[in-house]
Parts: sequence; structure tokens; C-alpha cells
Amino acid sequence: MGQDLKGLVVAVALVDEAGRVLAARRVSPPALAGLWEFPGGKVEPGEDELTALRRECREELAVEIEVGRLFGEIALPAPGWRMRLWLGRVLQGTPVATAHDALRWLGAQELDDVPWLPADGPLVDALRGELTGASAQAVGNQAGPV
Ligand SMILES: Nc1nc2c([nH]c(=O)n2[C@H]2C[C@H](O)[C@@H](COP(=O)(O)OP(=O)(O)OP(=O)(O)O)O2)c(=O)[nH]1
Repeated sequence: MGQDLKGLVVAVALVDEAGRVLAARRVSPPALAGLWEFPGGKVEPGEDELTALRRECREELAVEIEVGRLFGEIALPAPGWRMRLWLGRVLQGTPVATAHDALRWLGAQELDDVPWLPADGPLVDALRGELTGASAQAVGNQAGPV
């Protein structure tokens, strides 16, 4: 399993009660600074994917999350790297940016208001449909506990 997770980034589309998704603005590296992403990061060697996701949310946002279903997977620009995006919601705490310089809750009509990391384009497009009529409760219901 360790081999399978090599080159894996996990991220989460956190959806709130109003059907908005949390976006975070990167500060580094310089080429990515100012661009927006889904909270997450690299799965560490030997680490379970969802453990990594919960860890990243604690580190980057200071929140505990509930993970819902897998939403999609994309190839990243770095050869051999891919990113898996999960749906989720905040279980405990209010997100604060500890590793980013801004956070925004974006509704379906606001997703284009920020410049996303280029690789995220297809996921953002797919989320537009998901968010229409979506709620944090719906996300949780689809998922069941993970
Ligand atoms: N978290 C996240 N990373 C993304 C997204 N889209 C995208 O292309 N990436 C890329 C940017 C980075 O090259 C890579 C994630 O690496 P990272 O630097 O955030 O990982 P990390 O938090 O574990 O940081 P580090 O330990 O490597 O410093 O994935 C996204 O929506 N969310």
C-alpha cells in the first residue's frame, strides 16, 4: 500500500450548510503563491490516505473534519503525482488559515471568483453541479462514517 500512495496528494472539498466550499490561497512556492486550492497535502510514507487528510486539516485549518465520499482524482503536473479529492464537512472548530494567507467559502456561482491551481480546473467544474442544492448534511449522508 505504501507504494500505491507514493506520489499521492489528498485534498478535501469542505462543504458548509449553505452549500459553499472552502478554498484556500497558497503562499508558496512562488510559482503557486496567490493561487487557490482545496486544503490538503502529500500523504506521508506509511500513512493512510484519510489519516493524512485529517492531519492536514488539523495543521492547515485547525479543524476536525468528517470525510464523505471520494469526489474525483486528477493527475498533477509533477510526473507520477496525482491528487484525490474527497467531499467533507467541518465537524469541530472554525477554519483559520495557518498555512495559507486567505480562506474563502465559495458558493456554486462564486467558484470562478478566484484563480485556482491549474490542475484543479476539472474538479472545480464538477463541483459546480455538486454544490447546487448541496448541503453539508447531504454530503455527510452520502458518505456514512469513514
Ligand atoms: N492541497 C492541494 N494541493 C494541490 C491542489 N491542486 C494541486 O495542483 N495541488 C498540488 C500543489 C502541490 O504541488 C501539491 C501539494 O503539495 P503541498 O506542498 O501542499 O503538500 P504538503 O502540505 O504536504 O507540503 P510539504 O510537506 O510538501 O511542504 O499538490 C489542491 O487543490 N490542493
